[in-house]
Amino acid sequence: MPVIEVQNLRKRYGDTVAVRDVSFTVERGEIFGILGPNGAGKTTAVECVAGLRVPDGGTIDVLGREPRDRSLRRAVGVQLQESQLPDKMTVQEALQLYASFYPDPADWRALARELGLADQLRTRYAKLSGGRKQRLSIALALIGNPEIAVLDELTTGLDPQARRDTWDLIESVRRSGVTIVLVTHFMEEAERLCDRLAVIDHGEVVALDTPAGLVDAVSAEQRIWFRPSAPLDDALLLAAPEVATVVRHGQQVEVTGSGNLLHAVTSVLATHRIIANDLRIEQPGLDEAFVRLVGKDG
Ligand SMILES: Nc1ncnc2c1ncn2[C@@H]1O[C@H](COP(=O)(O)OP(=O)(O)OP(=O)(O)O)[C@@H](O)[C@H]1O
Repeated sequence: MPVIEVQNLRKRYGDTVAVRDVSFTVERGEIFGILGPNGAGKTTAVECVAGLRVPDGGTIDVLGREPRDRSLRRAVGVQLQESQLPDKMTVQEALQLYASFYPDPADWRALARELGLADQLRTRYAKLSGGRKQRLSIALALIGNPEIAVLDELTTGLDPQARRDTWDLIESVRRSGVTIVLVTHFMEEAERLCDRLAVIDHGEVVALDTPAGLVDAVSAEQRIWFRPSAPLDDALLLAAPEVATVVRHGQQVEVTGSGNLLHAVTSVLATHRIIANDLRIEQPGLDEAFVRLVGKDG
């Protein structure tokens, strides 16, 4: 039973169509990723889901209700891009203020401990590191004990260690039963955290699958590089049904194809007593899948 169902969502700002046609469902307890290049419409789509913007078309159902239903204010916690708090507000004041918005908030002291903010309670917002600011904004998204947390560009601007710490944190939030919608443009983050992903480009969903499924869908084409130990006629390689193209880069040969391409190429070489020096195989990852799905400008 999905907790979020979005169908044919449409949203424009004046002449700009931010979301053209977006549909997806999010199942309870999963981490659902929304991935896409800048300006693809990700933030607009999740703001509609969070009830912060009114769509121009399509339907959104969150826990069986319309996103702007007041009863969802507590059920959906939102951490939006660049959430800014007053510079002078301390961590404790922010947590207490946000807790006061909810009838039955989480214990803010416990939340601060879980998020590694316990020793920063008196620190003013302006003095927090980027990583601590992110932790605080996640804490504020979770303070109402939500069933669903919407996290937008959670780790943008963080150093690699702070990013990894944040990922661990998100996994522990998920283990506590919260469903997470995560907007990101980091491939590694999507691959590591998300159960399923919608790839959005120009306001439309161009793919929706598990990270591994997305990679499989585009990895039919493989690529092998090597330097032959003796002259090699391209036609010998092209005769193998697995081989699609052969391109020369100086002494390097680049072969693309599908199926058991490596076996096909090494068989041809063995037959002609040629050794493949510096053999490399390129396996497309999510990065490559993303580029192919959204085009080179992604
Ligand atoms: N408040 C607004 N008024 C006018 N245009 C907007 C507004 N917010 C977003 N847009 C435009 O709508 C399109 C989609 O923006 P959106 O922020 O939803 O994309 P995004 O995928 O979240 O991008 P990013 O990764 O850069 O945050 C962009 O062309 C953007 O310039």
